[in-house]
Amino acid sequence: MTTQPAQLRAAIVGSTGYGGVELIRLLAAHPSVKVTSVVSSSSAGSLFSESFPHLTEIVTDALDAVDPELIRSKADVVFLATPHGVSAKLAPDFLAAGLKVIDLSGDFRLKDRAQYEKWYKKEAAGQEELDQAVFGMCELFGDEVAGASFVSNPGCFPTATVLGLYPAVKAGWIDPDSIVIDAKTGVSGSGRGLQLNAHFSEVNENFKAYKVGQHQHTPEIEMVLARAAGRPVATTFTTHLTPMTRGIMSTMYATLTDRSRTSADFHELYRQFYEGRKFVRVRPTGTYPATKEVYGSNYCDISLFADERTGRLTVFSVIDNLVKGAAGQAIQNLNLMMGWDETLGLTFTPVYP
Ligand SMILES: NC(=O)C1=CN([C@@H]2O[C@H](COP(=O)(O)OP(=O)(O)OC[C@H]3O[C@@H](n4cnc5c(N)ncnc54)[C@H](OP(=O)(O)O)[C@@H]3O)[C@@H](O)[C@H]2O)C=CC1
Ligand SMILES: CC(=O)N[C@@H](CCC(=O)OP(=O)(O)O)C(=O)O
Repeated sequence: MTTQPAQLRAAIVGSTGYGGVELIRLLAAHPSVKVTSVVSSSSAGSLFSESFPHLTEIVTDALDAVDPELIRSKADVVFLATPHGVSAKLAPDFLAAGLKVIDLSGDFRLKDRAQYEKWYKKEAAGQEELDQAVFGMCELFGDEVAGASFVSNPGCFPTATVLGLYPAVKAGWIDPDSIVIDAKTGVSGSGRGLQLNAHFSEVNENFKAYKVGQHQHTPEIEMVLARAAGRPVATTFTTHLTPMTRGIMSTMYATLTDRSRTSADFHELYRQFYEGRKFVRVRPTGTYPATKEVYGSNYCDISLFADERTGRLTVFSVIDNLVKGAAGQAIQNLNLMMGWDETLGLTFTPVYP
């Protein structure tokens, strides 16, 4: 007789959204976690696989209602894959019920309530929960995540962008005030809900900038870069919608503080900084990553080009928004919270082509 190892029981609120469904896909392959509750605010009682036939015979449960006590009886950890503003209202009840909480929304990332309300145009979460939530940028703040019971998962653009800039800012090799971030995203970043800007004919064969000067990820990026620089940082951050389903590419420009530093110097700086961090791949000098090279995986691929002619650095950073930018990093955070190897259940390769 074989004995089954104890598994952590997980509930997913917002399980019917893109982030929730991606959590289900990834957790199905996690050796130490079992999804025991899929939760919906609008379809409780109906069979999950009726709405998601690709999960037939994989998820056989009916959807649970958003009921912290019910979920407490079925799970040890809850992922909130819920919209901004909703997570802020739900998290306190799940924390009070004694569950570990990992929130995928932006509600607990910024610690300043006024700053959140300015950028998200919603009422901020309570200060007590904001102070409790650890900002889970795994490769940078993994030590703070270890043992935490409440983690705020970073945004998709901040993950690609900050992992691409942090080592250079921290080393003082680029001027933080000169940073320009040109970011591109696939459409799944806007979620499963119907929106005009996500219609096929709006997106297909189109490429457009959006939320210029107003993107809610701007203060999150600047919050982390300020930690690297040791002082406030202001960036130019522009997002573009591209006709792909998944993927983010952040192309970033900054002025070198010493223009004699070469691409090879930067490569070595980054290689050492991310040594032992399996999910950041610093690509060989002279090669530039593509979104398809990380598609469906938890990798963030980075490459660097220092141009002695202009005295500027260009950084390229790509992720899959639904994996490293959302569900994958959330599971990486769970692994760190539990004291497990951060790669547990996440070592699948990118899907190619
Ligand atoms: N898509 C992406 O690439 C990324 C998303 N995120 C963040 O993750 C979160 C989820 O995003 P995503 O999956 O794309 O969004 P979706 O819009 O696809 O899904 C959100 C889900 O939340 C549920 N929901 C809505 N209102 C409530 C409520 N009041 N109570 C409980 N559940 C509710 C809905 O399901 P139901 O009606 O069944 O309850 C819905 O399916 C968001 O905060 C988003 O910003 C973060 C990084 C990347
Ligand atoms: C295409 C698209 O609309 N993308 C979203 C990404 C936001 C997101 O996914 O949510 P988080 O803020 O929780 O990271 C946007 O730009 O607002």
